[in-house]
Amino acid sequence: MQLTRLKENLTIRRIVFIGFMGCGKTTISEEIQKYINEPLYNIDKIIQLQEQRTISDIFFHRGEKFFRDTEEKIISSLTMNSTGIIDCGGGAVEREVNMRHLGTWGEVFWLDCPLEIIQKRVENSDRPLLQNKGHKELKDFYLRRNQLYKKYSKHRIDSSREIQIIINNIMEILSKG
Ligand SMILES: Nc1ncnc2c1ncn2[C@@H]1O[C@H](COP(=O)(O)OP(=O)(O)OP(=O)(O)O)[C@@H](O)[C@H]1O
Ligand SMILES: O=C(O)C1=C[C@@H](O)[C@@H](O)[C@H](O)C1
Ligand SMILES: [Mg+2]
Repeated sequence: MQLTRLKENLTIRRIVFIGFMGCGKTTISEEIQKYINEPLYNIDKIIQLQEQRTISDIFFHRGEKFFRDTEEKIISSLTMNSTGIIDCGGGAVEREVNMRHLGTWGEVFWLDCPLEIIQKRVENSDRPLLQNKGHKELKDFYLRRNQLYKKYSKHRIDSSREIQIIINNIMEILSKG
């Protein structure tokens, strides 16, 4: 597929990525941005910049509710912008209001990846919600989240594949509209 040619013919220019931690949202958002040349908003990065703390620190010092309130405010204000790519935190789906804003604003893509692959990808990370969870608890959490990602997305993309294959798949959808 000729990706450079697709660039000029895109019909979708408001893109939202959701999915479980480590499914590849940031990696894929950054790659897609190279092709479509729209602003990229990484909600986790915006929160960390705004609070001048890492996500782990925010969870530890201010608690999850504070994090979710901040996340909600940022999503609400970003979805007033005209076009762009929004790389959500894995938990954006926890609040229905977020998904109402995001779903009305843009095209929501769920990057779906098996837990076993995700675990390998995020082995050495400090994502707070992945700490201290036993295997069953993590699996239940993953399955519960997947129901939400499914409910709120328009497109399910298998993100266990090679990055370039995923990009081709998404670009094809973006060009068809
Ligand atoms: N398709 C892929 N194939 C192989 N490795 C990948 C792929 N996509 C992402 N990765 C790797 O997996 C790790 C997690 O990816 P990434 O940070 O993009 O996930 P994320 O969904 O943004 O996670 P979070 O929700 O925690 O922000 C990174 O080390 C990244 O390089
Ligand atoms: O899945 C989640 O709830 C989270 C995912 C990360 O992207 C961060 O937004 C934070 O660690 C919470
Ligand atoms: Mg990310």
